[in-house]
Parts: sequence; structure tokens; C-alpha cells
Amino acid sequence: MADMKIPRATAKRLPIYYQYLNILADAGQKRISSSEFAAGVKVDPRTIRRDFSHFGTLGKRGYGYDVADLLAFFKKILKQDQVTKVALVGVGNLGHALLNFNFHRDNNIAIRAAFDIDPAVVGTTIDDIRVYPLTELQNQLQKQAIKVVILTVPEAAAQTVTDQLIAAGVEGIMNFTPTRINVPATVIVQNVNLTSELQTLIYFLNHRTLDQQGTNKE
Ligand SMILES: NC(=O)c1ccc[n+]([C@@H]2O[C@H](COP(=O)([O-])OP(=O)(O)OC[C@H]3O[C@@H](n4cnc5c(N)ncnc54)[C@H](O)[C@@H]3O)[C@@H](O)[C@H]2O)c1
Repeated sequence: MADMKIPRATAKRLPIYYQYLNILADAGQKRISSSEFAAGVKVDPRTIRRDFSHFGTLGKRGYGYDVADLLAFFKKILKQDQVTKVALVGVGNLGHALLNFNFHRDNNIAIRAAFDIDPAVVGTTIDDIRVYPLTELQNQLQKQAIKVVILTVPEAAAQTVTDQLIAAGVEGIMNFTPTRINVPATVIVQNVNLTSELQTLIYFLNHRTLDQQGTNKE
């Protein structure tokens, strides 16, 4: 997906399309009209057409979308046709919750290792995921060929740990800390901030027009 140069907002909607297509496929639906699809994912039809236009022709006029074809396409685009191994650094409140959430139950994302500096948590296993000391970071990431890391350390440790991740060859960081971490251009950072998500929701609640109601804002 990285070399396709699609807008970030489009990239953020792709998993929504993918998850809905999975629901349709599980229900045995073979085909869906573009208006039904838009209603199902709660995204404006024009936005969907614009998103899909980045990938060439995905539907047929008057026919809509073939569910299996579209699902196979997004599966590949989102790399859900293979398991992506992920590590987590910082096994505190948030880290524990994410380890217990355990992405691989419904996706091809698998947290394979976790790291912390606290002796109380190092050496433990949470939902089959071993917590290693931070000193093992480079060794384990390289040994297990892990390139994606979820960062859930305290704000003060965010940049130091990031520097260690870069030195270990990490290419993607899902950053839950409030710090805007510095990385080289080769590393992609996805910042997750629940406070700003909530602020955005509150903004839309206060600025919505009637035709925006019931539409997702990603
Ligand atoms: N983005 C969000 O929506 C969101 C929500 C909640 C918390 N947070 C952020 O997530 C981070 C974690 O929050 P929390 O409540 O789980 O904190 P926490 O204090 O419960 O956990 C932090 C963990 O990181 C470990 N740690 C500290 N320094 C480390 C280092 N150098 N290397 C490895 N591990 C180290 C600690 O031992 C601890 O286990 C914080 O930065 C917090 O601000 C973000």
C-alpha cells in the first residue's frame, strides 16, 4: 500500500470497507450495490467512489460490487493474506489491555513479543505473549523478523525507546504516547490518540448538518 500514494484518509477507511466485506461474505452475500455498500459502511457514496478510484475499476456500473472479488482485493492491499508479526513495548495499563485484546483472533495481525523494564512484568506471559526485558529488544525483533511495534511506554520514555526501535530495524510504529516522536523518513508512524478522537467526535456533534447525520467521519 505504501507505494500506491493514496491519501491517508482513504487508507484509514480501507479496513472499514474490508471488515464490512467480511461480514457480507460470511453472510453468503455474493454482490452488493454501491448504494447498499455506502449505507452499510456509513460512508458517503462519493467518498467511496473517490477512494476506490485510486485502485482502478473495482465495481461495474449497474451491477455494483462482487463481494468475493472486492474482499480478495482488500485482503491483499491490507496484507491480510499473510500474518504480520507485531511487538508491543510498555506493558502497563494500556499495554496489558492491547495484549489481552489480542488482534490475531480476528485478523492476520499477531503480537509475538512484548517488552518492558519493570521486573514485576518482565518474564511473565500474557495471553501466550512473552514479556522480555528491554535489553532483549534488538535481539528478539531481529530474530523474529518483527518490523511493526506498538508503543505504549510513558511519554518521557517515548523518544529513547523509538531510537532503540529504529536501531533494531523497525519500519512502522503505532504510537499511543502523546509524544510526536522523531523518526527517519523510512519509518512510518501512526499516532493514536483517544482524546483527540473524542474531541473530533464532539466537534462533529456540534457542527453537524442534517445530511451528515449517521455518516462516519474517518
Ligand atoms: N493514545 C491514547 O489514546 C492513550 C490512552 C491511554 C494512555 N496513553 C498513553 O500510553 C502510554 C502508556 O499508558 P499507560 O497508562 O499504560 O501507562 P503505564 O504507566 O501503566 O505503563 C507504562 C509501561 O511502560 C513501561 N516502561 C517505562 N519505561 C520503559 C522503557 N524505557 N522501555 C520499556 N518499557 C517501559 C513501564 O514499566 C510500564 O509497564 C502513555 O504514554 C500514555 O500517555 C495513550
